[in-house]
Amino acid sequence: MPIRVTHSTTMSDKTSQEILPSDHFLSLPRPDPFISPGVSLADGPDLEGIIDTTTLAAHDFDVDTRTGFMPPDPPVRRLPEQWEPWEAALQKAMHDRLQLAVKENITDAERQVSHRWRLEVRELPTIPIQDLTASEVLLRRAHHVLTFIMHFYIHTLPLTAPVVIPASIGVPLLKVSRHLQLPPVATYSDTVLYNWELKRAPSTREMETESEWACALDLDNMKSQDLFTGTRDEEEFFLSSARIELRGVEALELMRASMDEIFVGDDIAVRRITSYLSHLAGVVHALTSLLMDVRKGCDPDVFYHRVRPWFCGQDSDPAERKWRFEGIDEFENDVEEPKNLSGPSAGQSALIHALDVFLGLDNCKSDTSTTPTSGKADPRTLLRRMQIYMPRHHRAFLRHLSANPRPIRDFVQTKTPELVEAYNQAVGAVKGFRDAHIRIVALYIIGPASRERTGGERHLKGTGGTQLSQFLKGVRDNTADALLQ
Ligand code: HEM
Repeated sequence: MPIRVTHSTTMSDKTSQEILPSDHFLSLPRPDPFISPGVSLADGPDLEGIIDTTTLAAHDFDVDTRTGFMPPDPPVRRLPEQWEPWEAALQKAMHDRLQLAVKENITDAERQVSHRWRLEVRELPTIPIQDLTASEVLLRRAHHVLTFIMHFYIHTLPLTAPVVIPASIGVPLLKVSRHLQLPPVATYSDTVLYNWELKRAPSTREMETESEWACALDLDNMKSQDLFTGTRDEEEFFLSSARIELRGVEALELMRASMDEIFVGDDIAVRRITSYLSHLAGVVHALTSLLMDVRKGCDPDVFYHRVRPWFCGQDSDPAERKWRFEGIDEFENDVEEPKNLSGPSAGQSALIHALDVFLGLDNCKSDTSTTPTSGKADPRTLLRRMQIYMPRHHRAFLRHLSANPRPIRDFVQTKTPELVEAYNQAVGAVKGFRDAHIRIVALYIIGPASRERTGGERHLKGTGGTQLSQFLKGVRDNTADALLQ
């Protein structure tokens, strides 16, 4: 059956101006990255020579006081009519339950269904994106839809086939990504931050209050918009991160309040910061519990065999293939071959990076002079690379936090033993989170991988292409080293 173009009556009927108020910073004029070619993401989030008014005006860095790095309103559910063929292709992939090429015992019938879907994707028109570029939220939806289609496309291809992303989706994806300053691959923002909707709509009374949707956005009132497998396991995997993001809002508030008090710096401020840091430790413990709760709805074997392979990026491609974007040579301004093509990972969560930066845990510095001489990759550099995959306002937030002229770690060391103790509680809590995370990774990846392994040892890679255990333990050990004597 061909991909049917149907008209959705939800968000697609709205213009970008109707989705966000015209004075919202995301509705402000944005730079056209195609006017300033040759700027790579690795250089930093800002495009040289162009003023990104959305970033300048975003004094809140797109960090909401109620929902943190999650948007306070549900993300756009469907693109307007013009881009409906992309939405229809994604719906069809999900509806037809396309199967992974690496699935054990995949049948010929399943291969045929994917083959036909891929043919249809190749035949899609290359739809211009110009009319999307006035709206950040539509661009986000476009990135989500196109990267989901791309991952469906690549991971249903036979392992012997080269990975050539058809121009019909690859060309618009490269353009959309360039506008958002994101790599053209699925990110944590595509799978978690901008991939949810409310299970229960807000009541009339809730809608009357200032916070509108945000008040209906509690930890259990979310479901994912789009899934690769349609399983509860995949949804719970995404939602466990979303819940951590929402619960983490209190941590962001405590960080902000502490930084305000450092500015004052008197005895009352020291007492307040002591209390905020103890409180922060409690919030991080709560995040750890939410992390461990992933076990309630996500089965490790289902995750490892059925869900995770959809996330693989070029650096964890099962057949180690290079991903080629058809049509890349035809861009008017030179567009570099994308280099950053790692799959989505909660390592791209700005919340956890913010904790590191605030506490001065040294995990996000990319000082090459401190790279170990053992030849192993420095975990700090790897963690820092993950920031390339974050929405650019969140990257700017982390940069702003790092540039704080009064770092808390320096402040604490000049004050009372109680303050040092509270700081150590907070650092200890983050180390506890990482210990728990290592246990989760052992349960969800290392265990299932060792059960399937028939041949000799091989180094396990993260979806982000990292050498798994070495990387995670390195980050955890850096955290432990930050405890003050
Ligand atoms: C079943 C659940 C999870 C699994 C299997 C898992 C797996 C992984 C893997 C494999 C990595 C290595 C980096 C890479 O992707 O290459 C990683 C890193 C990371 N993950 Fe997770 N993760 C899970 C849940 C979470 C959640 C819910 C969070 C928090 C929102 C989180 C936060 C992080 C962070 C911050 C890193 C970077 C390393 C660090 O800072 O310690 N993970 N994760």
